[in-house]
Amino acid sequence: MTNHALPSYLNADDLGPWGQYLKQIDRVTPHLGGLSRWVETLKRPKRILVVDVPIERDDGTIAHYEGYRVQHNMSRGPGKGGVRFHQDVTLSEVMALSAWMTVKNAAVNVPYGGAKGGIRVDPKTLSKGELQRLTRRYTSEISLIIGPTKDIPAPDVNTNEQVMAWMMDSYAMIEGNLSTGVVTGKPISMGGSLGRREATGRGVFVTGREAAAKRGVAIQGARIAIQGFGNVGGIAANMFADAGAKIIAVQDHTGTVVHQGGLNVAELHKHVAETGGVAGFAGAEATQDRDSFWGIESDILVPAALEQQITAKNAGQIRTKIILEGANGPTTPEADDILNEKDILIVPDVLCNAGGVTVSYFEWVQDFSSFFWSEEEINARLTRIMQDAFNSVWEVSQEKKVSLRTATFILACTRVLAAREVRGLYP
Ligand SMILES: NC(=O)C1=CN([C@@H]2O[C@H](COP(=O)(O)OP(=O)(O)OC[C@H]3O[C@@H](n4cnc5c(N)ncnc54)[C@H](O)[C@@H]3O)[C@@H](O)[C@H]2O)C=CC1
Ligand SMILES: O=C(O)CCC(=O)C(=O)O
Repeated sequence: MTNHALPSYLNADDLGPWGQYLKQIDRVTPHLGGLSRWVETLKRPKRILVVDVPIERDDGTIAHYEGYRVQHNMSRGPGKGGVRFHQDVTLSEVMALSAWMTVKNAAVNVPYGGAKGGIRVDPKTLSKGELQRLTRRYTSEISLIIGPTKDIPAPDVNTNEQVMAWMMDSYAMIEGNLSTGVVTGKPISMGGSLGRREATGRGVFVTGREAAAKRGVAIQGARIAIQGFGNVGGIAANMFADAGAKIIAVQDHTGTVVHQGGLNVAELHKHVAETGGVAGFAGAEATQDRDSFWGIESDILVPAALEQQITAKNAGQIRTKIILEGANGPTTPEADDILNEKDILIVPDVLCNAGGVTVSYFEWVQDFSSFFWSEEEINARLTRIMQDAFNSVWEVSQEKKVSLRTATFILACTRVLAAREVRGLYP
């Protein structure tokens, strides 16, 4: 008998991003055949760790931050997923992000379960020393459950190679030996992989190219609007611009800049590095307010910032042919319905942004074998995996007459639950 009760730590009236994920699971369940008897497994995380992270601030005061590591599912392998430092991080969000990792890792068939972590903090309010103390204390608190064969963190919003190096070093101090494979997204000088920094944006570009071919959209000259100009959005912008597309609009947390002839992406990167955001970029011909960004006509729209950006409120305004979800969870299920109704092709997050974790997998394999690959080899393998995953999802979507999101969930959840079934339940 299926038990639909929610875990007691959840507030049923305000499920946030976790509620968004649960609706996605409801949509895939009818397609899971006999494996649907296991579907409750996907509706509750395997393990949740909530930690207090105290640090001494530079002025001598003690500050406390709330941190999380959620291991959603480990049926197919150790947990894998990034760590986010952001002032709006919540448990519901980290649970959803960890569950999307389960689906994503299975979609591209890397041998991992899904996990994610975060700290509710605005890192821009911390000095470099404070950030290092916060990262090290957090690593120590979650060291109970992470490890190279248990759960392997990586970068996400507002974390980077430096943060990964501190995490690796803290874990090495605790364990008394250096296991570079405990985190991925590390500096190249310390067990990192060539191509990891660019991998998520490259995956967005590769799946975007496949989707464009299906829809008859030429990349050369295509008008592209991007929300988020960080690791994912910024690199995707470079790759589309290099392929001849025009980046006509970019929005980040500071503002929105527009140029119908195409923004100069290299100059925009320079401006962001100097000022912290796109606002005030001299190369823009216009600016837009936050909400009207969604109404800008484009051929391809790339949400690459945060979740729940495209909602029932703004989905009706969107005028594009293809949406590439660089961000995790940018589209609510209600917005999904509106966009599908408008025949906009959505390449879902759990497929579109899987390039990052794919090269994280390469990094982990390289760390274990202490044998490092060339960048050409990495990019070629990444491209092949992303193209194959896109084409498998496309076939399922055609065969079952479902969206690419539901098709990706069908492929991935079938893999996860088949592993669960064959492993069995008893210790
Ligand atoms: N870094 C990675 O390898 C991966 C990241 N992702 C997802 O991609 C998204 C972006 O991550 P990263 O690029 O790594 O983060 P990042 O920290 O490098 O950049 C985030 C970008 O989003 C913008 N942003 C933040 N709040 C915003 C708002 N309210 N409105 C508009 N823009 C806003 C920031 O200004 C910045 O440009 C997240 O959803 C993340 O989970 C997914 C897969 C892998
Ligand atoms: O590289 C990784 O391990 C995970 C990246 C991540 O957090 C994501 O895909 O959302």
